[in-house]
Amino acid sequence: MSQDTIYSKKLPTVPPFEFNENVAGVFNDMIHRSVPLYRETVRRQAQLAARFYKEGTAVIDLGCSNGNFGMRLLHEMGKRPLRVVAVDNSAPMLEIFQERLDNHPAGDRIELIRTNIQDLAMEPASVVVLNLTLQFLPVAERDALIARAHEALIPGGILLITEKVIHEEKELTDLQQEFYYRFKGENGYSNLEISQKRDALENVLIPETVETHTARFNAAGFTKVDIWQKWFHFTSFICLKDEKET
Ligand SMILES: Nc1ncnc2c1ncn2[C@@H]1O[C@H](C[S@+](CC[C@H]([NH3+])C(=O)[O-])CC(=O)[O-])[C@@H](O)[C@H]1O
Ligand SMILES: O=C(O)C(=O)Cc1ccccc1
Repeated sequence: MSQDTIYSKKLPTVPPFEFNENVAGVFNDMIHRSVPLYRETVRRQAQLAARFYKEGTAVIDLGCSNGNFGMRLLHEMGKRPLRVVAVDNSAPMLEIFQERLDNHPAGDRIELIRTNIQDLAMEPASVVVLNLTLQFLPVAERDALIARAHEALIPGGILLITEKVIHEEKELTDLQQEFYYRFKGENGYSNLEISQKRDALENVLIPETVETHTARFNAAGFTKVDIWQKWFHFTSFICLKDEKET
């Protein structure tokens, strides 16, 4: 996979960030250098998915990109039966995912669907994954999506969600940002790359606070919610649908 140099030269104007062919071509390099604990996040989510998966239901991966979670889940499940529905609206991302599946002996266990996740009719699921994707949806559409994920889950099922969050206290958001940009610098991004990417993501990636997310999970019906991993901005939640619910 090629190196992410998308923002390395000074651009006359920085266009809004999109998941186009250029981004898809360097996605693994970009995500590993831009998201702290990314490998750990995906690996642990795949283990959680394997732990909670029930035969006869689906794992639904919303915003699957090039398939890192799906490929890891195939590995975790081994010979156990599995059905995954993986959804993204970026054709170049799904092309790369499909190629990976075509080269895997159990690749037909994952069905790729190209659509907006807001338009997906969700089948009964024991696991819904929403990794670094809710943050790209218009804020007004987020409640409905989480409510539909809750509806699709069987009792005892889980929603796994990772988001870039901000803090209610500006001072602590500033600290998150300072250490995040330090992390990017340590991973070889220049100050120009960091600042042009920040401009590209303005009004595209809209982070919310832990409190806002938690209130939304509760409103959707999730009463059991935990943060199982947090690194400054980057927060991974597990939301458990109560066994007693229908
Ligand atoms: N409305 C939408 N409908 C469908 N897809 C969308 C939409 N909005 C954005 N996407 C898709 O959501 C993905 C977000 S990346 C997820 C990483 C992955 N989960 C991972 O764990 O590797 C996050 C990141 O790169 O920071 C992209 O592939 C978009 O095309
Ligand atoms: O928030 C940022 O500054 C990022 O770079 C996160 C990110 C990572 C990969 C694709 C889009 C955004």
